[in-house]
Amino acid sequence: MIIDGKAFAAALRAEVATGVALLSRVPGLAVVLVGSDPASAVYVRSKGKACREAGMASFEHPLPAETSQADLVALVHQLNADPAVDGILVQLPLPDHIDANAIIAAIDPEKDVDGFTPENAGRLATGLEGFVPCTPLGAMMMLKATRGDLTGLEAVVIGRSNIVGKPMAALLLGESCTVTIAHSRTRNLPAVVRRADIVVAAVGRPEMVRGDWIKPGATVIDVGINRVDAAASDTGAKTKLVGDVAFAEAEAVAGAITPVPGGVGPMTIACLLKNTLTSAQRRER
Ligand SMILES: NC(=O)C1=CN([C@@H]2O[C@H](COP(=O)(O)OP(=O)(O)OC[C@H]3O[C@@H](n4cnc5c(N)ncnc54)[C@H](OP(=O)(O)O)[C@@H]3O)[C@@H](O)[C@H]2O)C=CC1
Ligand SMILES: Nc1nc(=O)c2c([nH]1)NC[C@@H]1CN(c3ccc(C(=O)N[C@@H](CCC(=O)O)C(=O)O)cc3)C=[N+]21
Repeated sequence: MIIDGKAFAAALRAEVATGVALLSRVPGLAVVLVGSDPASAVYVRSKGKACREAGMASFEHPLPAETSQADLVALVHQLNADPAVDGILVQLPLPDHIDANAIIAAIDPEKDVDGFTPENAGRLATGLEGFVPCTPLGAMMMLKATRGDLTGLEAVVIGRSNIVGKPMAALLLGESCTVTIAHSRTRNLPAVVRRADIVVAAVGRPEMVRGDWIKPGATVIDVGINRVDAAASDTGAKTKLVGDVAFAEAEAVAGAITPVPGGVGPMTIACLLKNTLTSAQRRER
């Protein structure tokens, strides 16, 4: 079974649009992009479009790659104070001369719709309400819709980043899974993955997870977005997107699997809108 992330995302976006229509004002999402990475620019544009379609305002702040850390912090402070802004997203990665942790820490936790601030990460880790990072949140929604109660299942998360792996593991633990976090120093990764009822791959290595690593019937969530040379593809495009999982091999063994594209990515954007709506709703009263 292929998990249709586009369909899940469309349903969530419709739900968000309904919530937006009930508010007394238009919610706003500010997106800050430093530098001109073409892939990031595409992603920022699709977020802007999704915002407008949900009835939200999108404030885009494209800044030159040479922007200083102090200027970026000043912009974040300005957005923190702006009553029209309910959500602030600073697109990562940032250029090397900027300390991403310093920028993230400057974001008001109540506008941190990415869920990246230490306040929101701590809230997730301790089971308090807060903003949950969009990619793990969307992945968890699809997992629950596919498998129902996750209690007692063996979950293996490959990757330990603050934006995907760690929050994903925290959410799975919250659903009473037995959670293993694997990373580049993990020994015998295929054997670790073979134990899993749920595999979440968030590595950034094209098609690293092979079909024979997957336990028959397991649910596979492929977070990876890798742009690879498409010389061998039949579409005529120069590059194509592949995940961290060898899809055709894994699909033959898995009970359910998310495709790339059309899996976790669209749900990430829908969850960003959902978090922005939640922020606006909290601000309403
Ligand atoms: N669909 C979506 O919405 C999103 C997709 N992504 C995609 O997800 C992927 C992961 O993103 P992100 O978490 O930011 O990436 P990071 O580069 O921050 O983290 C990658 C993780 O993978 C681990 N890793 C690297 N190589 C191996 C290996 N050979 N075996 C096992 N583990 C390994 C690293 O281990 P170590 O810590 O030891 O270095 C690290 O923990 C990327 O492809 C990214 O593009 C990201 C965000 C959103
Ligand atoms: N502060 C911050 N927050 C993020 O959430 C964040 C970030 N920085 N930096 C980059 C990563 C990556 N990311 C994606 C989201 C959606 C798709 C997505 O919608 N992908 C489509 C395909 C898009 C295409 O064709 O290029 C899909 O998978 O179907 C991809 C990648 C969010 N990220």
